[in-house]
Amino acid sequence: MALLSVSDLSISFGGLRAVSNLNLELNKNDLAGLIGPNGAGKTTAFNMLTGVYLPTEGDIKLDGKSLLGLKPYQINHCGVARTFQNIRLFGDLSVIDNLKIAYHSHAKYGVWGAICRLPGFYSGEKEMYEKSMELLKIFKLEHKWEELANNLPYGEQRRLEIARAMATQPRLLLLDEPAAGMNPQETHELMEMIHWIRDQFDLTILLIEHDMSLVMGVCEKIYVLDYGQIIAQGTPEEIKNNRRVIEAYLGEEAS
Ligand SMILES: Nc1ncnc2c1ncn2[C@@H]1O[C@H](COP(=O)(O)OP(=O)(O)OP(=O)(O)O)[C@@H](O)[C@H]1O
Repeated sequence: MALLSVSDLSISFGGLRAVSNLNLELNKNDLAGLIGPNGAGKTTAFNMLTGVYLPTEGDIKLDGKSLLGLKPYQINHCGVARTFQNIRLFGDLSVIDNLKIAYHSHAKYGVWGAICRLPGFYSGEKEMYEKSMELLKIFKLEHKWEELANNLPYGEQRRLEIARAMATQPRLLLLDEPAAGMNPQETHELMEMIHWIRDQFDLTILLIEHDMSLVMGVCEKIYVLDYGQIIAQGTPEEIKNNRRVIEAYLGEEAS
């Protein structure tokens, strides 16, 4: 069974059909891309997958269970985490606190455990600290653990956002333009990290990206959206050579 199964998903804003009959299937451990021109409906699709928007039609199933009508935090608890096109960190908190907040949302001790400082609170906090530091190491941010998130350079803020999404222990990770604003060196390092976390954490990843070197370098399967509709899907090689994709998005120089 597919991990994520999206069938005939559509949404309209007034007269605009932003996403129309989107069908998409991801198996466990897939590393897939969602690409297309500006305004094609990519972020809107992510917003439906994460419960920010309620689709007008269609269904979204994770492991066979419909996510329709669930709130974003409930979808996160089902194992779906995301990052945003415009970075949304807690800028006035330290790097490590940004991660601990994400771990807290899954903490085993409750409010009373924290207030009364029950034994589970201390072991839980220690575990969160250790897991946060492990993630920071993976994303090459461990030396910045005390720094305010706002003070990090842009590329590091993007990596921290992915680390924070990982702290909610997802099965499906949605990355919205993870390389935006990064230089080629940072983009290359990010590509390696994405591959590594997919393998290491047994993840399924769907990413939106305009940087074709990243998409073609890291994704094994690509979906192309144009005016809200899937116009092609396939391997990077198939997508690069697809006439419709070249005309709508990639341009002649990509072929
Ligand atoms: N809340 C909303 N209300 C009205 N229109 C919206 C809303 N959200 C998105 N849209 C419209 O839906 C269309 C798809 O937008 P979306 O942001 O999903 O595109 P995108 O493919 O992610 O573009 P980009 O690559 O520029 O991020 C656009 O025409 C956008 O203006």
